[in-house]
Amino acid sequence: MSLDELADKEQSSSEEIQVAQSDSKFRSLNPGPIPIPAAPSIRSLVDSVSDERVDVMASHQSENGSGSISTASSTVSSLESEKAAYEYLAQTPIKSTDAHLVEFSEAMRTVAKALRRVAEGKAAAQAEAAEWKRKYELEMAHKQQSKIKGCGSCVSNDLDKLASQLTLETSASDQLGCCGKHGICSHEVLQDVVPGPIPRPNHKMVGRKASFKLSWGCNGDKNGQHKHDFVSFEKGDITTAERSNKQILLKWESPPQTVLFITKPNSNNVHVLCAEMVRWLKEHKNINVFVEPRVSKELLTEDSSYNFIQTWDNDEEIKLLHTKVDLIVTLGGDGTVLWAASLFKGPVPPVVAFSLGSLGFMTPFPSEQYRECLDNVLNGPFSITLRNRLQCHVIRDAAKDELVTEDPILVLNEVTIDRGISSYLTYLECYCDSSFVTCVQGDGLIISTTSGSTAYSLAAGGSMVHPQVPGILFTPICPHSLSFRPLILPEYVTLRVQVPYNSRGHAWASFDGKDRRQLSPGDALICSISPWPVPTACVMDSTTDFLRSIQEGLHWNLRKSQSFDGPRD
Ligand SMILES: NC(=O)c1ccc[n+]([C@@H]2O[C@H](COP(=O)([O-])OP(=O)(O)OC[C@H]3O[C@@H](n4cnc5c(N)ncnc54)[C@H](O)[C@@H]3O)[C@@H](O)[C@H]2O)c1
Ligand SMILES: Nc1ncnc2c1ncn2[C@@H]1O[C@H](COP(=O)(O)OP(=O)(O)OP(=O)(O)O)[C@@H](O)[C@H]1O
Repeated sequence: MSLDELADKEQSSSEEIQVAQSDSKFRSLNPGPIPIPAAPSIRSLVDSVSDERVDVMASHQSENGSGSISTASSTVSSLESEKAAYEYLAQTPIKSTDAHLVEFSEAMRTVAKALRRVAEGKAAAQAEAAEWKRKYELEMAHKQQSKIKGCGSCVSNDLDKLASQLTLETSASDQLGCCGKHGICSHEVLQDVVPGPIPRPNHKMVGRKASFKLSWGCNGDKNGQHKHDFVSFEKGDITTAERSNKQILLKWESPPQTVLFITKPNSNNVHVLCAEMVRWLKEHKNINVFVEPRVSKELLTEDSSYNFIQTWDNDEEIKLLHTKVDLIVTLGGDGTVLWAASLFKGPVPPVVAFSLGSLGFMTPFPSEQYRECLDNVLNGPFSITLRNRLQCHVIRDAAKDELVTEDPILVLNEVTIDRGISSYLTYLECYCDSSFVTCVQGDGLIISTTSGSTAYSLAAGGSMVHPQVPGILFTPICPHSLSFRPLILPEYVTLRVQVPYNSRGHAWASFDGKDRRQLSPGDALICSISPWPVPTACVMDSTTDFLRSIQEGLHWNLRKSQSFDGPRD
């Protein structure tokens, strides 16, 4: 129908005008194939036809000087136009076009689902491979320990048993009657009684590594009765028993004899204090001292009487440090604690962190009172915070057949995947175990331990979490989305972050702010909680130290108190 014909009809009948206008409206809405997002529903077409009819009626009647539009006539016209619209739709090809679009979008959805399932399958396989590799490494570490102890016969092939032995293991007496005769539950973690002489660098004497026990105190009472916190299931009811406060106490069973110093470089204060502490430990406590090769050189150049200090020459010797060192003393800031932890790819001896930095979130010990602090720690018992680490595997797409190809990197704070120098958004696909989590589009993503929750993750809007809460933080960096809130996931999950093939650029992973590695499209990063936590000594206890750090270090919720005078209830 042409517009001229429409104009003629408009003169003859208002009803016909409505239909004609509807007709022209439909044509203008649907001039050809319908664009996908704009395909109008039948209801909306009908509504718009009715609206148009009222407009046309109004203009038509006012032209004729007849005044207002009657409600009755508009209702009738509306019904008629609706009928006309349905008739029109029955004749037009819109339906079939819609059907094709629906069919097409469903096919696309099926393809997307299949692709996601493949990716999830791949994630699951890689997570499983990482888990097996972890178990294999545990076995190797155990074998190595057994060799050192001259106890080759105690190697077990049962991987599950081995894994539980190498994590915190309840001693046999605990299993029999949890709290033992005296009502104190001791969980033995390390029995490093070395029967023979240990091969040492520099042929210096190092005593046998001290053994210790851990116990879980109750409400600050260091000798408090340990309460089970297992979930129980009795007569069909599930209940969690009263729990202890989980504060862990370390009690030496034999005196610690060897201390390793890790110090911040290029700081005169640190250097002077280190020299003083090393001498005090040797002369007053008869402690063997290990220092880094750099520090050893510095001390020996200054004064040859430091010839009792020991150090290492190569990475192989670093790998054996945990078998010789009872305690680690760090002098510096949080970065020095991170550095110390990074030297240990397996078990980590307890860390006593002295504060010589600006913030000192993980360095609660005041360096001015080092004698008193070290006395307390060497005598024990003392509270520790068991800080979980994340083990991260970089999986190269180029080596995808080998699944896990590089050694794991252990982080105490976080692994960050960001856009590096690229000016494009990072595009990262994230999976938790084998479930798809989300795509990150923004500056990047932080996967953090709870210890790291007060570091970069905090700056990116993540929550502060007590370091002994068992969880993994999933914090986006400047996400380009209004609804991307940070998550905290349970500690037992395995996360996988993949740079998809259609990513515009590379991504970069960094580990505790160091060791940046490029991730190309197809590469992935797999993270899970490592079985090797970092035990850090507390000044008071884990919670008191944490609260003090957020209050004094970060000035958390600092506000002047409101004065007493003023309006009251
Ligand atoms: N925007 C940011 O806040 C940002 C950016 C990059 C890196 N970082 C953090 O720096 C860490 C590396 O530390 P560094 O000392 O080698 O580098 P650095 O010298 O750049 O110091 C970073 C700051 O973070 C603090 N910090 C480190 N770990 C912390 C923790 N667990 N809780 C509270 N504060 C902590 C340090 O005390 C220091 O003040 C990274 O692991 C990362 O968490 C933060
Ligand atoms: N023993 C070490 N060897 C090499 N580098 C180290 C060592 N200890 C610390 N670092 C590095 O030195 C840098 C600064 O250390 P740290 O954070 O302890 O001091 P800081 O910056 O003065 O403290 P804060 O961050 O609290 O102000 C960190 O990047 C850390 O990785």
